[in-house]
Amino acid sequence: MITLSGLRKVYPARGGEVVALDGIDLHVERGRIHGIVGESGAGKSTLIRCLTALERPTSGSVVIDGADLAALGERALRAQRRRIGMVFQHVNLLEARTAAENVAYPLRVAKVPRARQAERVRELLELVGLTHRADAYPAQLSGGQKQRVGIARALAADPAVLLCDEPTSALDADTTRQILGLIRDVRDRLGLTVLIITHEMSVVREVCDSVTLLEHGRIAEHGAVADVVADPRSRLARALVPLPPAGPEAGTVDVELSFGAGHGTASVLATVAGLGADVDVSAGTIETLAGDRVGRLRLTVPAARRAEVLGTLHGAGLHAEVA
Ligand SMILES: Nc1ncnc2c1ncn2[C@@H]1O[C@H](COP(=O)(O)OP(=O)(O)OP(=O)(O)O)[C@@H](O)[C@H]1O
Repeated sequence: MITLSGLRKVYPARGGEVVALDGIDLHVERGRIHGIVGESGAGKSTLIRCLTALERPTSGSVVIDGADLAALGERALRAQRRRIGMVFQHVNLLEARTAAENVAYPLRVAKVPRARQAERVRELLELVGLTHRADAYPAQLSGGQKQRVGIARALAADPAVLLCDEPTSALDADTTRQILGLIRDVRDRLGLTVLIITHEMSVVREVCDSVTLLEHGRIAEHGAVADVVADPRSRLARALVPLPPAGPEAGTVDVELSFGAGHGTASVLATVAGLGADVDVSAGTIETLAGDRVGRLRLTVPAARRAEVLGTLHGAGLHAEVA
């Protein structure tokens, strides 16, 4: 479980200061996968550094797995860091060591007895599907396999939390899907809490239960993925479930309709069909995100029926507004 309260980080800068994080409140439940998205400079790296205690917050608190990082002494902090596994974009494996030796490395540092090390490395390589490559050197592994070694290494000390910093940015689409599948799988098996920093909406769509949009060090949007998509004002929704661009035809208005968990697709479509033959669906996207069916539709509505159509859609509990 991760809880950030009033997290603020200010860096001194020439001629003033840079507020990198400006009062972040965030709670990620145990066993959830949470995505943090935001443009370059939004504060994502600073957030990761505060979560790993590489950076001390200017104010506010970071609580990971029940421990307030600011309240820990050096020794306790080192122990707590082991409760946090890190997965990076560039895996940084020891080139002269095999996959198995790379996974064993944090266990050696933690002075785990040799026999237990070997057993644990076997378990971890099996978990990430790399038993057959245990003796391969990094140069002999594909990008996806290297990332699997990176994930196994991050899990070696049995962490409660996995922080992933752009874990798939260096990978192609197929390998990305496999690595995200693996992250979901280890979350399911080990009950980990996972935070993924990413600039890829596909990562959020594929694997996240909830998402935060950071902007200038603040939370601009936040929520369960299905709820964010169902919010017609959400910019994240437009990025997550995009509709093709269009302009309204003369005498009509475009009404955008979004729905999330709790609305069956068939009942939404039945409501739309009930609006009458002069209301057309000009674009639509329906997907399953975080296990919920979510969707957005663009309707072409005669301008004269605008208020009545919006009234009917709202009456059916749907989010709808003129685009
Ligand atoms: N050590 C530092 N000293 C001064 N300013 C910093 C420092 N680290 C980050 N900043 C500033 O804090 C703000 C947030 O930076 P941060 O690196 O956290 O953003 P980011 O979202 O990770 O960006 P990117 O995706 O490009 O890595 C930026 O304005 C950056 O210039």
